[in-house]
Amino acid sequence: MFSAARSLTSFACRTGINHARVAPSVRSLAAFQTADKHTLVLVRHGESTWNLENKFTGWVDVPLSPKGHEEVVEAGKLIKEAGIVPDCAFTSLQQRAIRTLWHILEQTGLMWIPETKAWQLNERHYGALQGLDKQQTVDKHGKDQVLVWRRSYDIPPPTVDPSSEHHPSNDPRYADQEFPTDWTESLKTTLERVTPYFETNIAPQLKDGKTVIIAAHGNSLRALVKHLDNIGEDVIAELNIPTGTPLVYELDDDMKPIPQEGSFAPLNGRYLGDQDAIRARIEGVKNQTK
Ligand SMILES: O=C(O)[C@@H](CO)OP(=O)(O)O
Repeated sequence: MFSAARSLTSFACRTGINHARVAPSVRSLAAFQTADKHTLVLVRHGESTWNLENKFTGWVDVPLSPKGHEEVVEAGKLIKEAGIVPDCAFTSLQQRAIRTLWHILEQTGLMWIPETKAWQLNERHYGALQGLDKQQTVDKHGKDQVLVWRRSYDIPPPTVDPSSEHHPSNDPRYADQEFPTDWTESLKTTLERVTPYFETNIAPQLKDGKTVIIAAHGNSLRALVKHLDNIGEDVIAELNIPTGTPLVYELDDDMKPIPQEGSFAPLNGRYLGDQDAIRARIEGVKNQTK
């Protein structure tokens, strides 16, 4: 199997200033009242060029579309308006998530905070489907089969050929990892790399009083919220995460979400922004394979 050695550790995060522990004179009363809460902001990247073209993306490193850039600039403004000040940031090795994080940090005036990039936060690898048109794949294999590949919990898409440019062993950014020749990922196997990464590298920062932002992907975040909100396998199949929309969690000391007003069941986090527009974005993700 593969090793987890590639992740840059969260050492950098530990060197960041802890906003939760700054002098009382600069802290608001509200901050004191919520001192036992740990704030975690999740953001799926903005619309990518392949979201726009409706292609299976996975680990293909496509950029944000013009609309995607706009979405995440707006996400940064929303985070700033909400008064949320991340102390450290995590993202994947994929430019659509990295660029999303950078836009948000720029908008919030926090480009200086420590950021950690880890392949474990990458999108779910889509196996042999990467690069294919989603609607053409429905036309060829049927809607039900494609839905199984997209949203079933533990049935992965067909494996990618080891000689393909889409196999991670042919991508220099994964040079110090080992991946099986028959590589593909289901949501289950994605969760099996996202969750240990969260527990080992991110949860300690939260427990240390840091506010953390994670800019990642539709399925790596579905895996993470399944874990945080303890969502069942059948329910997670129905859950879609919109692009470029901050999802704010307040966690207790055991990293269990504290229910918030305005959260979208089955999530206990709340999305920032126009709630109707967010619903429309969620429907848009769902309807990529009608
Ligand atoms: O193509 C992908 O990698 C993902 C996210 O865009 O798509 P889906 O919504 O089908 O999981």
